[in-house]
Amino acid sequence: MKDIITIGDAMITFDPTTNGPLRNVHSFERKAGGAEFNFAIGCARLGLDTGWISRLGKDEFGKFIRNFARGEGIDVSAVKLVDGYPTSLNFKEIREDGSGSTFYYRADSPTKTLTEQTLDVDAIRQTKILHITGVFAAIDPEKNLRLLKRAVTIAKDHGALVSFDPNIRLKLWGREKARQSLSQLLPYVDIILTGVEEAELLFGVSQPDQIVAACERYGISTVAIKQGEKGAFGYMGGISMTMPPRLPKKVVDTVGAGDGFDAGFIYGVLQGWSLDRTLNFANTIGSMVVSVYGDNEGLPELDEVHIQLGEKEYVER
Ligand SMILES: O=C(O)C(=O)C[C@H](O)[C@H](O)COP(=O)(O)O
Repeated sequence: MKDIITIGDAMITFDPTTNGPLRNVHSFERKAGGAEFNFAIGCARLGLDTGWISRLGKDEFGKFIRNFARGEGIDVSAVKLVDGYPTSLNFKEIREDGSGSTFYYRADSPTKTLTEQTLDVDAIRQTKILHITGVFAAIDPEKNLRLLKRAVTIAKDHGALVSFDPNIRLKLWGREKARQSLSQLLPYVDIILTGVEEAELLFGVSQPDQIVAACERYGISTVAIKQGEKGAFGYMGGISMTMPPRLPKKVVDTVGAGDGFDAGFIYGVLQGWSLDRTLNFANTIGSMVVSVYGDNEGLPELDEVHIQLGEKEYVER
């Protein structure tokens, strides 16, 4: 039995070596990224037994990403390399304040070959939590919505919880399409990990208590609202609270903080922690991610989070 399984595309991410508009950037570092992939790395580094279902191109970039995931300890037995679809790409632009913009080259993602029929269902039958996000839904809305519905149905039939990050990427689809599609997944969701704007798009409300009420109408019992530098709001077991942020030492690249938060929150849920401990742990991971360049390089191992929280001593030499 795995702790967590996630389904999604991964991309070669080209990180600029200088900040500012991409038209003036001349060199890039080749890395790997993708919302569900980053999340899986975050979970694996915390020590969770993590699986990832995906398709990558049968090319050098696909092999690199699969090896990377395997090296992180992620179970890649449901990651297949396919002919005819080059591995997806993503170029990042980073502004002076650490915020960024993303330019996708993934219209023909290898995950187009992952269908309801070819879905690796055995993996989903043996997990405590299935984690899905709106990025994968957006890549191929009709097909992937059907696939995700099948995945969540199997997960629930086998007693797993479903966690969901709407991760709405407006460069991939429009607001109305996103709302219509993702709303169909909400009745299957147990844990939602969302930003305020995403919740507003899905539910038409923006105050935490209104969002919780909207979620409860769908049967979603655990809610985390990521509020960036304002911290996070959480609702679990009938208790709600806002957890102030853990301030990062410095902010160099904000991309990936949400994926890191998700991994930390799910870790807390799996440990049976209280809401305040879970939120504080997840916030801490978010703050560690933004202090390091790259989408997943800053994702910490478990000991590093405990050191950051002052729960463990750091021995320099
Ligand atoms: O897969 C995609 O389309 C992505 O956008 C990959 C992004 O690197 C992460 O999903 C970062 O998302 P945050 O953690 O919210 O900053």
